[in-house]
Amino acid sequence: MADDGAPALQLPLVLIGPMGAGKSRVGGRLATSVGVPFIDTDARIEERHGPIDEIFARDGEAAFRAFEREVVAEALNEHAVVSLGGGAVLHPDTQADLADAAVVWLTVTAEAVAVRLVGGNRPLLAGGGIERWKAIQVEREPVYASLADLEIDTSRRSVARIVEQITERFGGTR
Ligand SMILES: Nc1ncnc2c1ncn2[C@@H]1O[C@H](COP(=O)(O)OP(=O)(O)O)[C@@H](O)[C@H]1O
Ligand SMILES: O=C(O)C1=C[C@@H](OP(=O)(O)O)[C@@H](O)[C@H](O)C1
Ligand SMILES: [Mg+2]
Repeated sequence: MADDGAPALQLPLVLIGPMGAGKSRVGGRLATSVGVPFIDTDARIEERHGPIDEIFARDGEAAFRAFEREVVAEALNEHAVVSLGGGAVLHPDTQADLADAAVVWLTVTAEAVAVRLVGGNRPLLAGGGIERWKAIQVEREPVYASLADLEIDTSRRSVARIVEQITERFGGTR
């Protein structure tokens, strides 16, 4: 962390990308490494509304997206590393908010992500597996691309190396 009082990273620094790209894991490691707060928007939604799969089952996806937008809007006003859920960028207001943030798009190939999704609890993939993941990824890719300041393929990169690349690009004073 910078010792002159300035944050060691441009903030908010926001991680976007498909399910399993590593947004939550990399965001946590990055925040710890530079000594700034970390917000995982899915974790915040779960604190308020319970497990994500239960929200989907009980209230439906539209309700989840409304909860998500509320949490994302708050998080983007904080000086923190913020890891979004994969679909958060679909909200037009979030797209507008991200114009002012440092945005890192984590990508991953279908081959590499398959093993990462095993045992996960992602309602959008329930019963659809990797084919469903690919279809969602193809549909959202243009949105991720339009918002990103930096793109990092995580398929064959360690979390430590990804953190290093983000810090190299967005480190320093604001
Ligand atoms: N660079 C990486 N290399 C290998 N495995 C990773 C990497 N980044 C994350 N993972 C693993 O992939 C899984 C999904 O990561 P997660 O951070 O939850 O992704 P996301 O938040 O983008 O859905 C976790 O088990 C995590 O430990
Ligand atoms: O892509 C999506 O629409 C979703 C991604 C998930 O987060 P991760 O991308 O962190 O897995 C979570 O928000 C929810 O299951 C919906
Ligand atoms: Mg996540």
